[in-house]
Parts: sequence; structure tokens; C-alpha cells
Amino acid sequence: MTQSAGNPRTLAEKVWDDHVVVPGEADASGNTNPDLIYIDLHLVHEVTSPQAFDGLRMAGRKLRRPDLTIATEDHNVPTVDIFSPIADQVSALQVETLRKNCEEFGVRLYPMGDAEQGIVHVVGPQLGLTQPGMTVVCGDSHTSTHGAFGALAMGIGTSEVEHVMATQTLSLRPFKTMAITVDGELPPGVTSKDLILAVIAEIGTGGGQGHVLEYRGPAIEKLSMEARMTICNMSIEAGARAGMIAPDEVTYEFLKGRPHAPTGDDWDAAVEYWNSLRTDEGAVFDREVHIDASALTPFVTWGTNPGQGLPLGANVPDPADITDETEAQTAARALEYMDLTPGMPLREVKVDTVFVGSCTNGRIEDLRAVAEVLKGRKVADGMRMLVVPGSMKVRAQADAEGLGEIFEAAGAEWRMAGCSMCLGMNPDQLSPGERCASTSNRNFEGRQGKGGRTHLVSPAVAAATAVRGTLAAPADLD
Ligand SMILES: CC(C)[C@H](C(=O)O)[C@@H](O)C(=O)O
Ligand code: SF4
Repeated sequence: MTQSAGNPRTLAEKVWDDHVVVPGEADASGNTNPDLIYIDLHLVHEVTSPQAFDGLRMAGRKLRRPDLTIATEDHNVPTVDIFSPIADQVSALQVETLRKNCEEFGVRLYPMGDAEQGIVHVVGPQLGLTQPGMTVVCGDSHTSTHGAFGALAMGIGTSEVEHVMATQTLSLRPFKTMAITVDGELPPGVTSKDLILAVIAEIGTGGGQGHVLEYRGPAIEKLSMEARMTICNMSIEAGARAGMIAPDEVTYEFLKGRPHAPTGDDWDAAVEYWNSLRTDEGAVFDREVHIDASALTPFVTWGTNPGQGLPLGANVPDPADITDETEAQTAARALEYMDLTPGMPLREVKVDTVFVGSCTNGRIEDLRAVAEVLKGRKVADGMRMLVVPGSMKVRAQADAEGLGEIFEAAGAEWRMAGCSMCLGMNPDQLSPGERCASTSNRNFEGRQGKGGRTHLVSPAVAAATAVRGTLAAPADLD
């Protein structure tokens, strides 16, 4: 994808070009070899790091740049009591291994119970570690979240994690670029989660394959950093390598004053550079998609992949109406797993569990949206509602704003920070047959627990659903 400097370039191309250590030469048969790219920030969690550390140990290597590496405990963390040892043996071992490795290799770690601990993709931005123009990697697919700052942020595999640990570089093949221009303005009650679910429904779970997506246009410019992170987070669910948004005043406002943000003259110089990263006039994308924000309504998924979504006002689709045979079969299989009848209004789907949290929607703004709906209301009889902050800092802020009290008064469980019910790696899980409205990013079979059924929704829809007991938006409540 690299174009020579001088030509109009996209945001992704500029960040890439500024990080090439060794360009990939074309070989005899004309194939271009990968570029060697410098990595500015390496985020680490307990699930994908053990073999990488083992590899380093076996090769007798040190960590190349411990100062550019940061670790946190998230996936295996029990969110009820974060201050006691983990009961589950597998989880306890994974977390213990991370602690030993970080100690041995000199990596800063935010362990369970620490004031800065949380989901890796919440912690990086919170500390001001994630900055515009950076290359950011982590052994985790939702690393795309950090692209909201105008960073090129990618999920990598465990062998690549080891490579970055050893060299602070990565061999990367060029990728294609896609512009997703969002015109108009999101109507009241419609959030960035609805927007990204609509984008994935439109382009499909494979639609972004091989591409770095750049979200732009008036509707994107109006979004807060939290909302932008929600969008970039789910780029991976469209199959993309990464998602990005050009840095602007909203970005700088969020970053300024954070612990790792530049200060004084360094800040001014950084802003000048960051401003130069915007996609140039006339830069060409490999693909362009246009979305009209003003036409969107709250969106929910009905199936078992994030692309199987519809407006909340729609009915459960009928596979018989789908012309593409494979798609029709996939839909039929999904409806069977989800135990849904074609033609049924989505608003009538009964839900027994609501999960608010994850690296998609576990930030302060998400919790405020939930509290706004829950204030003065109660969750439906028999409803289990978990509200899980993305980090302990988010929890502290929510408590300072009185949100925790609102959740508990409404009958929700107000938890400690972790990945929680986003995936079944800790005690927060669905039982077989349970149906959950979830603010997370994946609705795969068994994702939230074996036999559990997931509907992906925004925080506002999650809260309204908890109150009404069926999929609902705040406007549906009296
Ligand atoms: C456990 C981890 C490797 C995984 C990922 O890569 O995304 C997880 O975070 C997820 O969301 O499924
Ligand atoms: S919150 Fe969910 S999506 Fe995010 S890192 Fe954790 S498991 Fe993955």
C-alpha cells in the first residue's frame, strides 16, 4: 500500500511510511516482501503472552524495549472479588505466569486490585500511552480500538508477540485502504455502537478483509473519543486489519494531561506532527463506502456473527427470503441456535441477562448512558444485569459521579474491572439457553458461556432492555 511520499497519502499510509525500518524489496518473481515496521507501543495480557516469554527465555534474549511494553490482567479476572486470589486453577496459573514473566523481563504490570488495572484496550488510552501516529500492537484482535487516536493499531499472533518483544519491530505485508465516510448526524438515541453494527451489517464480516478502514466524515468528527473507540474496536468484526480515525481537537482534548502524554514544547511539537497525519486531499482509497448517519436507528444483532444485525424496529429475518443460498443456510442455523422464529418483532424477544462492559462499551461515557436510563427505574423481575467497568479508573470515576449507586439501586450488579462476560474465560458466564443483551463485540455460539445466546446492543439499549425485559430502546420505556 505504500505510496511514495509526495503523492497524496491516506492517514494509514503516512503512519506506515513513518515506521518503515527496512522496506520489503520485490523478489525475482515480482512478489513484494513484507516491510519491517517499528512498533511504538506493545500491550500485553495474560492470555497470549506466556509462549512469547517462554520463547525469549529459551533463546536467552532480553526484552528489547521494556519501556514501550505494558501489561495488565483482564481476561481471567473474577469481577466480584478482585482482591482475593483466583479460585479457578487455570485462570490463577495464567495470571501468576504473567506476574512472574513481567517481573523477570522488567515489564510494567497492572495486576488485579491495582488502581490502573483493567482491560488492555481501556488501560492504554486511559494512561495516555496510545497516541496519534503510533504503531500499536497487542496479542489481541481488538487492538484496533487504539486506531481511534489515529494510531495504526493491530492485533498480532503469539509468535509475532515474541518477535516484537525481541526486536520492537514486526514484518508486515502491505494492506489495502478503505474509507468509510459517515455523512449527516446521528439522530438522538442512536450511538456509535449502532453505527458500527450497521456498518458491519452493510459490508459483512469479511467486508474489511485485508484493509485498514478509515472512518471519516461529519458524523465521525462529532463523536467523543469513547464513541470513536467503540467504532474502531469493532473494525476487526468486519474482518479488517485495523480501523483508524484522524486525530483532531477531540483527540487532543482527551489526551492532554494524561500521565504519558507529552507536555510543554513537546506537546506543541507533537500536535503539529499529529495534524500532518490527516489523509491528504486527493488521496486514493482502494475502496470507499458511504453511510448516512441520519437514517440510522438503534441496531441489534439477531444471529451468531456481528454482521447479522438489524434495526431494533425490524422483525427476525426469514431465511426463505434470503436469495444467497449459503447466507440463507447460515441464517437458518443462527436462528436455530438463537431460538428465534422468523417474522417475530425483535422488540418482543425476551432477555434474561444484560451485560454492560467490555473494551467496546466499558468506558465512562457508556456507564453514564446506562445510568441515565436506570435512574429511578428497576431492572425487570428475574433479570440479571451486570455492569462491569473497563478499568478500575473507570469504576472510581463512575463511583465519584454516583453511577455505581444508581446501578445498585436499580437492581444491577456493579462489578470490578475485567473482560467479564464478554467471553467465557472467568466466572461471569451464561448458562446454556440463557439469552443476553450485551454491549460487547462478539455474538458467536458459546462466546459468553456454552449454549448462551448473545444479542449485541448499545449501552442505552442494554439498559432499556434490562428494565423492560425484552429488547428495547430508552424511547420504549414509559
Ligand atoms: C483472548 C484473546 C486472544 C481474544 C482476542 O484476540 O480477541 C479475546 O480478547 C477476544 O476478544 O476474543
Ligand atoms: S473485553 Fe472482550 S473483546 Fe475486549 S479484550 Fe476482553 S475478551 Fe477481548
